[in-house]
Amino acid sequence: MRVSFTKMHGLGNDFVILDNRNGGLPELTNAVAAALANRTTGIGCDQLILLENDESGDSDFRMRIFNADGSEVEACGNASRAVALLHGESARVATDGGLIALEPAEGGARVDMGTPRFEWQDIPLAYAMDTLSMPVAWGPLENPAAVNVGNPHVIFFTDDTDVVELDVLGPEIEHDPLFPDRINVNVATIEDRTNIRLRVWERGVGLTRACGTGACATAIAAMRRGLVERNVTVALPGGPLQIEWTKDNRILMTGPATLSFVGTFEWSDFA
Ligand SMILES: N[C@H](CCC[C@H](N)C(=O)O)C(=O)O
Repeated sequence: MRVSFTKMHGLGNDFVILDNRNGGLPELTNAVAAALANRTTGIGCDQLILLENDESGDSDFRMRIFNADGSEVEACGNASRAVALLHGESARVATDGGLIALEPAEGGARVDMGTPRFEWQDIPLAYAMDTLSMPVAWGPLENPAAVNVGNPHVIFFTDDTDVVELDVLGPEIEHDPLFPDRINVNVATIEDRTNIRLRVWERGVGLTRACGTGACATAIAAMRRGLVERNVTVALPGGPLQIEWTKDNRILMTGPATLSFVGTFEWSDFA
């Protein structure tokens, strides 16, 4: 079966998007997702995004998210903006991490990513801990915070994120038994009260040019520690995102999304 896809990115975090809202596609297994995401033998992307009808009627459609390793996860901020641009109008979208609201904007989108969660069981962690100041360390990275913004994040604050060996420490922390569902690893530098610099080792992918949920989780953790205002710019290697934690406890993320190209592939080549 010949299948169409749309290649998009948000600040260099890239996606292959399959639109199955009219049905007809074969089942997308974890293995097929990983094969399509493979940059050597597949189409190549950080995440594979599958759009489906939401039979429950609670949303306009469902967005499913598969990391490059094939794992299906709950949220993807950059892909949410890409889907908003692709869809072309406001929409309520169901994800495994909860309901999000997309609003296309000039050259990108604003997404209401929902409400953050802070209880150790909601991250989740393997045992009870203060998630605002965790008494743990991996090499030079210590005393992180943890936030769930649909998906799980651990956030370290350091004087210079650019010198941290995240390619070495990232996988060690991602797979630590403290994190039963694994974890996205964020290393941030507070520049001033409205600017954060961030690099991310993504669960199921590795180092990416940008991580939207990482920017959300990091901004919220910095706000909880009183380090920044409730509306900040988060500068990732691929570019900036604007993150606001509203007074009614919603996380608003605003930033660019880019359509790269549209293509087709033969499903049986990957299944
Ligand atoms: N790696 C993440 C999913 C994608 C998040 C990122 N690409 C974003 O823009 O939020 C996880 O396993 O939870």
